[in-house]
Amino acid sequence: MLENKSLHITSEIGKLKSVLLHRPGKELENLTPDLLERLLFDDIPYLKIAQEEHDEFAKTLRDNGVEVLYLAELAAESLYDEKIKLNFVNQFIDEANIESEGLKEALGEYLYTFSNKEMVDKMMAGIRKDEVPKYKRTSLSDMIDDSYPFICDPLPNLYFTRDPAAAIGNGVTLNHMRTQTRNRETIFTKYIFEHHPKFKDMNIPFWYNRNETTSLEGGDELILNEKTLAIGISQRTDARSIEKVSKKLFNSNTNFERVLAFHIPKKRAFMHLDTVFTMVDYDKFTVHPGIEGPLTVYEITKDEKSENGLKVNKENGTLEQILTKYLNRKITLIRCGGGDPINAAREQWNDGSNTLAIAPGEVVVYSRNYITNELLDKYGIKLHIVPSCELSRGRGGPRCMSMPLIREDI
Ligand SMILES: NC(=[NH2+])NCCC[C@H](N)C(=O)O
Repeated sequence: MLENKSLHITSEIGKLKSVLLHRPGKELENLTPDLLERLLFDDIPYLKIAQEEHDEFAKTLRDNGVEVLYLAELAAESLYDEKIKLNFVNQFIDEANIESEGLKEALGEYLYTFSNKEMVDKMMAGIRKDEVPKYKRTSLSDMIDDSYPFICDPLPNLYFTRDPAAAIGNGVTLNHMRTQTRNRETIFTKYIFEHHPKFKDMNIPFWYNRNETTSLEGGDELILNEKTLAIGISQRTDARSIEKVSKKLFNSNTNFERVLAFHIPKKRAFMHLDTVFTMVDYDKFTVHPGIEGPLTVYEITKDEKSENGLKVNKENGTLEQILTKYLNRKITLIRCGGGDPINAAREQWNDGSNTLAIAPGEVVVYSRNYITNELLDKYGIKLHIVPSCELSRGRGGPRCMSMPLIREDI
């Protein structure tokens, strides 16, 4: 499906044709209570069930005509050339936070003993000190660090493929993530979009790059229509990054002419814009009641006369007023948990307002958010319900677990 085409995303809801997923792997089994907070997890999922749930998610997509591509496979297939592979391995090691040169070398040698796919899986899973044969504790710091089991930490958030990169129009934002643990994920995405045979001849424009210094995460990037993008100024995304993306987009061959920057609270329950609202139909959104406002939204448009090429217009209003104005139609907000304070808080925590639209009015949702799901059904939204006992422990839902590559225009 991707063959001979370009990336194409001009909405949140157009019929989904092709998507990038990551099947959770050993990285989840390398989580321990001590690591959870730093690695942005709240609990340790049971891998076997998490994989079964994820397979069900992928099957739901395939059964509905979506091409499913997997991150680890694409990453391995991107290393067909020795030079590309060497650069990739070096970059991975450079960013793994290893001080000692000897250790870096030992790790490099160890990685080269595997096939490309096994090597990528290892990099994702995390590598323990005791599995690297030439690892010797000679420096003071290595001796002192001894109780820490890993040379490179696991990357448990990889199954949230939405965040490290996001397709917008025919390009991608290759993101600079807020935290080191997630920034390491973007190395895989970089090599895929730059080198994988499916992508390398597409000349994909990068609207953002991982070597930027301010952060931007895909969960904050919502494509309201072919002209309008919403981006959260959030716990994960800086206002400065939004200016940079806006400038790139306004000077591109896409139709984007407006970015709405939503200022949302910097707290974990609101971590990204897509944890508090997602689009389910032309005129319907599911929302966390806490985001209904009044809100402050900054409308960014192109202005050749201004110093940085942008004009910013500050707006106050409720979410409904703002969406009605910019989408130019009457909007219905469907409240997570029906708006009941307890049900809303619980279901939103389990990503009840994080739906993945596979067509207008048709979404993938987690089974556990049954109150929100009943409500969506009442509003005429077609639901594809996927199991969610283990996947939800990573604090991300169907939208977070998918990076759409091609959607039909609406
Ligand atoms: N687009 C999203 N809402 N992604 C959710 C990511 C969850 C992940 N544990 C993190 O904290 O980064």
